Amino acid sequence: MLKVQALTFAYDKSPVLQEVDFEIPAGQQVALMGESGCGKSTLLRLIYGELPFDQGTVHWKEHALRGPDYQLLPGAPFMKYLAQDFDLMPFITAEENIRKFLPIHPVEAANQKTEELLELMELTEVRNRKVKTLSGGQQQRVALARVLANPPELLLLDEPFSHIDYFRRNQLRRNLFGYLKSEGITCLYATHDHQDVLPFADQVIILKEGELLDQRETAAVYQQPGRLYTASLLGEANLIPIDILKSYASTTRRIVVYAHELKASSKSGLKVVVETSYFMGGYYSIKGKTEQDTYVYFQSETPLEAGKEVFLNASLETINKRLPI
Ligand SMILES: Nc1ncnc2c1ncn2[C@@H]1O[C@H](COP(=O)(O)OP(=O)(O)OP(=O)(O)O)[C@@H](O)[C@H]1O
Repeated sequence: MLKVQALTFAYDKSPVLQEVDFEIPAGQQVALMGESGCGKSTLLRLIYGELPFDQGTVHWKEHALRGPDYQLLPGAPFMKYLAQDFDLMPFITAEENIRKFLPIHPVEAANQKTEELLELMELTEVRNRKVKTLSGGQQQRVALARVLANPPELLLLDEPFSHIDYFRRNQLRRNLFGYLKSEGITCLYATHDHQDVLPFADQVIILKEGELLDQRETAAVYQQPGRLYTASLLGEANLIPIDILKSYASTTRRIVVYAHELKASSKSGLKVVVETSYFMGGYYSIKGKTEQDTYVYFQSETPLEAGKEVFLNASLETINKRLPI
């Protein structure tokens, strides 16, 4: 288990992380989400031992993980960290970069492991190219293969697919997270992309301005996000007054409703005037303006004309499962 307790850190005077506490059971994949600058990379670097922490403790199983004041080099034999820069060896090939990190194996086993990792990260076509000639996305795939060459118990990844094109991303996500699960590797990964999270993360940790707001199973965080901030990290979300969606409700409180949960009709509900229809492939994302001059996003199978008045509703099931805010 990874156990982080009361972790507090500042680069200068103002704190970047404050009293962060969480635990990750061994073998789980946990996504770390939050707006840009909330402290995700800093948290990963602290756990890895790159930064000295002012307060708190970090343990992996029975090992206390400490900062640079206590050890010459960051990290530990059981952990790996892949930062946003990949730190590859540019003048040797993709394959050699991976091979250099394999544990000592008989040649046959080393060859087999190299093939497995090249295939996993879809690198067979570029295996003989020097890394300096590879694109950013290809280099990121080499870096991912390299951290798996000598499998760690604990893997820290900072935006692992940020340079990888959408064409490959889905398959690579399935490959990577499937591999981590099958090998029992515990992984904490920072990401902005909910598609890295919803199908693969056992749990989600939400950070805001250096504070841990939430840590629960992924489906629970998605279904009961509790805050617009959390919901907006996981999808297109709105905050809608309950008494407008459910006319007999006597409350001024609001609930989170995802864009796909709103249905447009021509009768009752939340009145909006359509501003823009965005083509999204399988549907249109519609931006509408309420009578209070706030914006609401919902989906439609067809584009809606700007200026058209529609009424939005959510199902009772959706309304009842959300906690009012
Ligand atoms: N070396 C540094 N010195 C001073 N401040 C820093 C340093 N690195 C990061 N910060 C600040 O610390 C805060 C947290 O940064 P961090 O990189 O951890 O955020 P993040 O959540 O990973 O952001 P992003 O999603 O954009 O990568 C930010 O305000 C950032 O400007």
